[in-house]
Parts: sequence; structure tokens; C-alpha cells
Amino acid sequence: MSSEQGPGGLFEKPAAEPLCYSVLRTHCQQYLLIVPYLLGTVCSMDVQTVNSMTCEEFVCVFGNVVERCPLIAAALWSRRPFSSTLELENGFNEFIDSLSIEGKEGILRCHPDLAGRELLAGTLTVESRGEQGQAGLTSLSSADALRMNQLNSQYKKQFGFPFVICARMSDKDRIIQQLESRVRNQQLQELHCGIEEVKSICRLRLQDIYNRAAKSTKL
Ligand SMILES: NC(=O)N[C@H]1NC(=O)NC1=O
Repeated sequence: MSSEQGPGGLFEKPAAEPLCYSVLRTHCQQYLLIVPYLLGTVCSMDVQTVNSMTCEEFVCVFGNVVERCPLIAAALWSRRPFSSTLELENGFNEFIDSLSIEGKEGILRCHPDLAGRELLAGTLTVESRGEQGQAGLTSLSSADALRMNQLNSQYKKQFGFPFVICARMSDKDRIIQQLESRVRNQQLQELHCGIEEVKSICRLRLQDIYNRAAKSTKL
């Protein structure tokens, strides 16, 4: 879809990030991402805009909030009107929570490995590529890449679905440490962990969509 299409120029490329943001991220990546959310800046997108979208527009904008699960966005469109953008976020969370164990496992299976084959092949979604890049996974040493690969395989063999973590709220060392520790969890406990991480990924992706929309309407 071209940048002209869609309501309010929502599909325009994000502007370059201010330098102070990248410096801050180095020191406190996790908090940097949460602070604007707490301040409410994420709600700058008018909920009326969301409510006025056609199903096609809605799926174009929100279809990858849950990685490679546009059907979830399509189902949520039927729940309009939303009273706030927070209600939409809650809708995603409730939808995920309402799924069966198999449905939740299915969502996890739609996620690519971190620093895996898809990263090398260049077939990641734009969102996932950005997230893995921000966590430093696009510039791993060969030793770290090998270690992550081994741990991802071990994890998948153990649980039957890929390891999922909100990469932007982490970094390479923490991801390796979490892989080493979560692989020892019980099956259901780990399903729960993975799904909570999916919700964090969704929250940040929604925040990106709202922030992009706010920037494009200020122009
Ligand atoms: N495997 C996995 O966690 N992948 C996801 N994590 C994230 O932040 N983006 C993804 O694609």
C-alpha cells in the first residue's frame, strides 16, 4: 500500500528518531518505551478515526499488531465502536486471553525466531525487523548468534512453539538469559509467559501506530 492511501496519512514512513532518543535508549531502553505510554501520548490518535475505518483499512493498519495474525484485527473490527484507543488495546488482550491452548500456541507459532533464519533471509515483517534491530539482534557476534540459535532449537524441541519475548523491552544478554531460564519452565507456565510477551509486543506496536498517526496529522 502506498503512503497516500488510508485515513489521515497513517501509512507514512516514521520520521528519523531524534538523537537524544537513541542515546537514552542505550541506557534505559525499557523505560524509554514505557514513559510516553504512561504520559498518555499514545492516545493522540483520535478514536473516531479508528471507528470510521472500513474493515480493509482497519486490517491494513492493525493487521500486524499480533504478528502475522490479521484475522484478530478483522475480528476486532466487528467490536467497534471503541470508546478509546485503550479499549482497542484491551480488545486485543481479551481476544488473545479468550483463545484455547491450541489457539495461543498458534499465535506463538506465528512469531519468527529471534536472530533466526528469517532475519538472515530478509523475510521478517517490518515490525519484527525493527524490534530485533532495536534489541541489537541484527549485529550479533557469530558466537552469540550460534548460542541463540542453539537455545531457540532446544526451546522449540521442548515446547513445540518458538521462544517469544518483547525484544524492544530487552537486549541481547537478557534475551539469552531468558532463553536459558524459561526453557526450564513447565509447558503451561511457559505458554503463559510467551502470551504475556505477545501482549507487550502488541502494546508497543499500537503505540507506534498512534504515534505515527499523531506525527502525520501535525505536519
Ligand atoms: N520470537 C520473538 O520473540 N519474536 C518477536 N519478538 C519481538 O519483539 N518481535 C518479534 O517478532
